[in-house]
Amino acid sequence: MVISVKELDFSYRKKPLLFEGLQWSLPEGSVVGLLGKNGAGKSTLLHLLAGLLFPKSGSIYLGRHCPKDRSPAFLEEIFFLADDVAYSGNMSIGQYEKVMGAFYPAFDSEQFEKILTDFGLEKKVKLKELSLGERKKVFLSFGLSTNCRFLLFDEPTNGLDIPSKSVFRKVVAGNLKDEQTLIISTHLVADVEKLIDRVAILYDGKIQLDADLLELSDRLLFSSSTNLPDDALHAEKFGTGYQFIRSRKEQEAQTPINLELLFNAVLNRSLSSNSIFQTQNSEAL
Ligand SMILES: Nc1ncnc2c1ncn2[C@@H]1O[C@H](COP(=O)(O)OP(=O)(O)OP(=O)(O)O)[C@@H](O)[C@H]1O
Repeated sequence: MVISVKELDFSYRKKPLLFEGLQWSLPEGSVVGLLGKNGAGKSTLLHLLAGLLFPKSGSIYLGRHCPKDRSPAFLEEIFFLADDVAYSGNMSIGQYEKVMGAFYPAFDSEQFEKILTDFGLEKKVKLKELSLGERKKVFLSFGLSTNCRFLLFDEPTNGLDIPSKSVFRKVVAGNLKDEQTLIISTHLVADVEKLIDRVAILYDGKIQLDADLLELSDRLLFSSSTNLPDDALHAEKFGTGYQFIRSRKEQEAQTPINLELLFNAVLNRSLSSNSIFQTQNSEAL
């Protein structure tokens, strides 16, 4: 596993524990949607992975790096896109690239120019003269062009208009290499669902569900009906009927994953990694 978090405890000063015994591991090359309610701790977890906050106890590894050491070798391999992209300096996009690109050995200037063009931006413009959404596009383009092994994007679509969100999906999908691992934290499920191959749901201080989407569609069936099925693992009123999740039988066709329903099921404690995959393990025994 390229990212491994074990028994992580964390709290802000004079506050109760936000994470308690949090476990999480990710295979190399994952594109993960990190979902959670407001205040669940998504940003905090990304800051811990980036080494910008330190665990109270437990361990975090990204590859062979312990983020809190902030070693130069680690900093060359990680790019963190913060939710807040305020900028008060006087640099143009091109000047910013010259100064900051030097910190990333695999930075690709042509790639940067191409992604900026996809977003309709030019290098000569000053960063402080851009709107919040435009600045987000610049830092997103820069982040993708660093070609870092680890990319952490905190709410990357915040502030983007509807057409830009589809450019966002296109440029992210078109610029990732197989060995790069990307974590996108969001509470806007629709913005990432076509992009991710894995989902992690953070709730109540822990990653309650972490799964590959292919494995999930293998295990679970998402559907709707007028009556509530007896074997539903989770169901919600939907129009005059219900939408629900139940275990998928082997002979049944797979259905698209309804991430919003899955999210609600996890928050409702109807589903978790344990409940979905333990059954599989006990069947295999
Ligand atoms: N610097 C800080 N000092 C103290 N408490 C903080 C600090 N930053 C965040 N918190 C608290 O920690 C909790 C988690 O915050 P965090 O920003 O990580 O959540 P989030 O899941 O990213 O939320 P959102 O979806 O609203 O961005 C919240 O209760 C927040 O008030």
